[in-house]
Amino acid sequence: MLYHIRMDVNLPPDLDPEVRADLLAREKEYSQKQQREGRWPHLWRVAGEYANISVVDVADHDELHAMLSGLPLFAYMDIEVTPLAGHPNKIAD
Ligand SMILES: O=C(O)CC1=CCC(=O)O1
Repeated sequence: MLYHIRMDVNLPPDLDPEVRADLLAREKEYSQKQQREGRWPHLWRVAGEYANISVVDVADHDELHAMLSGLPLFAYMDIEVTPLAGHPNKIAD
């Protein structure tokens, strides 16, 4: 199943720099593993914002929740999920 996801990152400005650097390094490692394994085919920065637009490809809502809640930045993000269904007018790939 495909999901369109928007993640807005809200790191506290006074967060300890070492904690911040560790979080960001672990976020990168985690998301790149998901990408390499085919679950995260699109990851885009929203221009001018500390936010991303993603498309993820997972089996179901439970796998989606496990994937999102495993993000090291999960506690610091507002996440909006839109499930995607096939469009009848889409031409075949
Ligand atoms: O958009 C961000 O910086 C947060 C994030 C989610 C996955 C990732 O690699 O970074």
